[in-house]
Amino acid sequence: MTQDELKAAVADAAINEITPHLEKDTVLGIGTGSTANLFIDRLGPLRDQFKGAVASSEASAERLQKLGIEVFELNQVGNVPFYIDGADEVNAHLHMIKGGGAALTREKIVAACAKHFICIADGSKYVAQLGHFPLPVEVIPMARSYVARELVKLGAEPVYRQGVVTDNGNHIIDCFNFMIDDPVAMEARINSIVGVVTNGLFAARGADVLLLGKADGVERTALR
Ligand SMILES: O=C(CO)[C@H](O)[C@H](O)COP(=O)(O)O
Repeated sequence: MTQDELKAAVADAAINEITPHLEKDTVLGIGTGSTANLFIDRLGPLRDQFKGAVASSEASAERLQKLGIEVFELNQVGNVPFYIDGADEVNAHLHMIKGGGAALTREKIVAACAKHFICIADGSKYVAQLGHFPLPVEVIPMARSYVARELVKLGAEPVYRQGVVTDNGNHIIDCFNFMIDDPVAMEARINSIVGVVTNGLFAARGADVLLLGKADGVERTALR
């Protein structure tokens, strides 16, 4: 199976996971990226079975609206029962690196408001140790050089993601060659640097369910 076919399989599996729980007042939290897009596309035909969605990016909001799904501001909604999103890396504890699509801050906010975080990923995203994928850090633009120097002190090789401005008007630094031994501690440590908005480690609040696309089918892991 191709990577795209594996992504489609986990998008299907996520639809099967949430469909029994959809009610007229359900608002879903929706992530960002190519796997999340496949999930959004499958939600379109179900739009009459739930109320709408909160999106973690302008791109996802636009895609949802094009399918006739109402998009709400998170502040209007409060909590969401499910947040469904992809990942750049995920480990056995369902800690993740996210933010390859630069949407990490809004993703983390919507995830924080979700009762269940369902991670959908093709098998290539599963790793024993996080850090093969460069860890994204969203920074206030004027703090970019300072934050980069602090990241060097932590052992990272920071690279400014040229030309990328997040939906929040900020910049992204990617940390290369930065293997992470303790994702919970490192998430908090990087977030303590002045000028950091957040970083792409989703460890303090990892996923609750992982749907991992493999050649022999979708493997489901549930921690909670
Ligand atoms: O965190 C993300 C965007 O900020 C995505 O979830 C992550 O990059 C995975 O993307 P894809 O599904 O395209 O592989």
